[in-house]
Amino acid sequence: MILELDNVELYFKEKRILNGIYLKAETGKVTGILGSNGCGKSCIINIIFGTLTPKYKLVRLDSKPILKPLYQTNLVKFLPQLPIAPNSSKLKTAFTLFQVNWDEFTTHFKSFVIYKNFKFRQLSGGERRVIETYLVLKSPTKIVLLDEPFSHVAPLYIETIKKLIAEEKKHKIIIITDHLFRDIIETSDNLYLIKDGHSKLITDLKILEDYKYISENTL
Ligand SMILES: Nc1ncnc2c1ncn2[C@@H]1O[C@H](COP(=O)(O)OP(=O)(O)OP(=O)(O)O)[C@@H](O)[C@H]1O
Repeated sequence: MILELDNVELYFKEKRILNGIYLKAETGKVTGILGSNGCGKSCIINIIFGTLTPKYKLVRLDSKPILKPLYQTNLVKFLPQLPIAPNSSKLKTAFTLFQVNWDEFTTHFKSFVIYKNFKFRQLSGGERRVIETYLVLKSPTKIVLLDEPFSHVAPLYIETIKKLIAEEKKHKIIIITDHLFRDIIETSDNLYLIKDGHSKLITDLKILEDYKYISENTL
């Protein structure tokens, strides 16, 4: 499956945030989005999901325009920046809702085994992020949107999540953004930089320096 986002024009009042966005993501590949604070990465993901309506946009699946919001289909799962599970809900309930297996989860994250009967409010911010990322990533769906999955997450858990992403991408479209750019570069098959409202396909990592996303010799 191929997902394309094209012809995006997004304004908030008079302020133009995005114009001239083209992004292509496909099954079997991870598509990474990089860019500075406020450049519009979360807006792009919300536009794809359908929870943000810009002035113009075109979403295509396998070349066919999709007119209804993707969240109204059963094709997509989205990890936003904010927590997705209510504080009072039980982890067990969330695993059931997302059709994800708890025992398999604890084989990847062994220290979480004690949390089986916990509620989300009993977890740390990072633990919660790990679980919510896992739920979205592993849920049976064709498209996964991950907005800053690594935020508040410890390095070893990030490594595990990256391995899981590499596994899941075999049968999913995965679109990911995060400020941990080295992890995004390593994880992604295709990379876009968002700058001045435009998307730029990164064919050479040097472009990230040329466009002043990172300073020279950072990589
Ligand atoms: N509801 C809103 N009303 C007005 N402006 C908004 C709204 N949502 C986002 N913006 C503006 O749109 C721009 C892009 O926001 P967005 O959240 O997509 O940035 P981002 O690239 O994800 O940033 P960060 O990396 O800091 O999370 C920002 O300048 C932000 O202030």
